[in-house]
Amino acid sequence: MNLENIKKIGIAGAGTMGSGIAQIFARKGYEVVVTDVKEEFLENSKKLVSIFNKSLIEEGLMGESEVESTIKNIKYNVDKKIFSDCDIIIEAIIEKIDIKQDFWKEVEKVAKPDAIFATNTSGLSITEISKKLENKGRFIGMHFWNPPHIIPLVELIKGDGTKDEIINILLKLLKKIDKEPVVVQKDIPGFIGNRIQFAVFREALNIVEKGIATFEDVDRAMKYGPGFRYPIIGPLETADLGGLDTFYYISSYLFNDLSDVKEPQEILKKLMNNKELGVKSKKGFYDYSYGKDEEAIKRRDKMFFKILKHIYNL
Ligand SMILES: NC(=O)c1ccc[n+]([C@@H]2O[C@H](COP(=O)([O-])OP(=O)(O)OC[C@H]3O[C@@H](n4cnc5c(N)ncnc54)[C@H](O)[C@@H]3O)[C@@H](O)[C@H]2O)c1
Repeated sequence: MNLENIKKIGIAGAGTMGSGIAQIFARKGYEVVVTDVKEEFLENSKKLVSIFNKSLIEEGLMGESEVESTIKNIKYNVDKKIFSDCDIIIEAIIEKIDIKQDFWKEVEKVAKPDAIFATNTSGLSITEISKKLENKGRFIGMHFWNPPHIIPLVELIKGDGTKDEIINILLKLLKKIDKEPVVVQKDIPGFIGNRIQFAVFREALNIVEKGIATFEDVDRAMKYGPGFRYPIIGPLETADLGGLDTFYYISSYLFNDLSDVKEPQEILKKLMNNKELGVKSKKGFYDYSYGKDEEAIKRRDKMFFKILKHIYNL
């Protein structure tokens, strides 16, 4: 298969991620079919796609005619048989290994022999998910970040059996739809983005727990310091620009002092036990009562769109 042969994309799971991924491909002119276990989830997905379109229109990043064609390009059906003529099938269903394995076993029965199979798992093993497939060479991890219609990164993760030609074609496809793909050569938990994100999260919690700084100051230090750099230069470019000798000396005394705890810290456990889960429960580190939850999401997306426009020229 080559890039020109890819015309139809199948998406399983009409939730947050599946709906966003459907919107991306449909907007770029691909035929998209979306499936889920119940009609009502498909109806909800239509609403989600409309919300994504609306936010892009408000930011001047999408035209009215594009909205029309995007909606027209997506078909919905609860029957997996709609995947029978898809060139790529992307799975964004519940994050449970046994359900994903059984899902793919069923899909293999109806899919074209050369269709590419991709899972959007957040961190389960790609090799394990593909365990019940006959043809493991066509199976790959394709990890979009939330919200998928805004965040450019897509991680492509090789399973033990993934063929290189699958990676090469998806690299081309993702660039064509204005995404930024990276290749994760080994099937490891957290891939690249979440390994780095959670190394930062662990140390951020450590700093708060030890009373070194307030949680507000940790967030401010990150946003106005390292985080200010990261949309422009990654951590390794930062080291090159700072001087690798300096980074070597700092690593020599600092690594030893950083948190290396092997399970979630007490501070996080306490919040979990109090059901203070962040925006979704209107209280986490910060307070999200009285509409502050919606404000936080709106502000985040508005700022993300600014980055898209000013840094990525989209
Ligand atoms: N939400 C995130 O931030 C995020 C980011 C990256 C990756 N992911 C991953 O993407 C996947 C989906 O996450 P989400 O947040 O969109 O979840 P979600 O709960 O919003 O949606 C999942 C959908 O899958 C459907 N589903 C469950 N079993 C199914 C089956 N057998 N066949 C068809 N549909 C089925 C559910 O009914 C639901 O509508 C998960 O693997 C998750 O780990 C999530």
